[in-house]
Amino acid sequence: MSTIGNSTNIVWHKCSVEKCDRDELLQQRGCVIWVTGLSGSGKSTLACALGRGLHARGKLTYILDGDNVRHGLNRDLSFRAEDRAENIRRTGEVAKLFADAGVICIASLISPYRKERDACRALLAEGDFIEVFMDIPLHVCEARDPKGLYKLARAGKIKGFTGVDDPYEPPLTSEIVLRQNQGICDSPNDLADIVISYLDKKGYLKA
Ligand SMILES: Nc1ncnc2c1ncn2[C@@H]1O[C@H](COP(=O)(O)OS(=O)(=O)O)[C@@H](OP(=O)(O)O)[C@H]1O
Ligand SMILES: Nc1ncnc2c1ncn2[C@@H]1O[C@H](COP(=O)(O)OP(=O)(O)O)[C@@H](O)[C@H]1O
Repeated sequence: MSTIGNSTNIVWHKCSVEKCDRDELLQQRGCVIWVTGLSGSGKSTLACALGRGLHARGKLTYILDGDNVRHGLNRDLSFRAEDRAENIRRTGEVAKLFADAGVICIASLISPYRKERDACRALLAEGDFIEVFMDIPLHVCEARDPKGLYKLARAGKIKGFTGVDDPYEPPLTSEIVLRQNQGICDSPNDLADIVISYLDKKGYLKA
């Protein structure tokens, strides 16, 4: 019997069908691709391109997009620091379940804090958490501003906007860093291909 958080007297129940069996069934290795970066850096676009690219190769993926998860599971959370931390924690736990199911789970959320991202990494087996840093400068994200949120933040109409008046801690040791070349960003499909090549090389696209 053990105590986990606020749950007392709980025992882990093991089943004879395990992750390796599901991986075998799906002919892939369940893992988490964690896409982090500023608003407007291209996280959701990359996640979709990656989902499409892997689907076309017969691989099962699922996207946990920050915006979307905040429509349901995380609808009770705001953008203050403790709620962002909880947003990251919950998304990390859900991503872990997807990976355990054998799915290639693509989590795309700003996830501005290094400590919380690293805590999500620690939930997975070595190698199974693949951090992708969208290293796109703030001024580029701000110029894109597809939702007009930077404009509102600069006008003081949104308080605590990441990169404007709220922190973003860039990763120090991401598996993959995607950045502009001479001021030009590769197309979303080209960026997705970089990630797919990584997965292929590391053996995640076969059981
Ligand atoms: N204050 C503030 N700061 C940053 N972003 C804001 C804020 N308020 C709303 N939004 C919109 O919410 C999206 C980010 O949600 P996330 O769950 O990814 O954020 S976090 O990881 O909890 O920091 C983010 O979506 P993306 O642009 O896709 O990143 C914004 O559209
Ligand atoms: N590789 C790319 N090159 C150029 N523009 C891009 C690229 N990826 C995304 N964009 C554009 O940048 C904007 C923000 O992309 P989005 O995926 O919504 O970012 P995020 O999810 O990080 O907020 C959109 O207008 C999108 O079309």
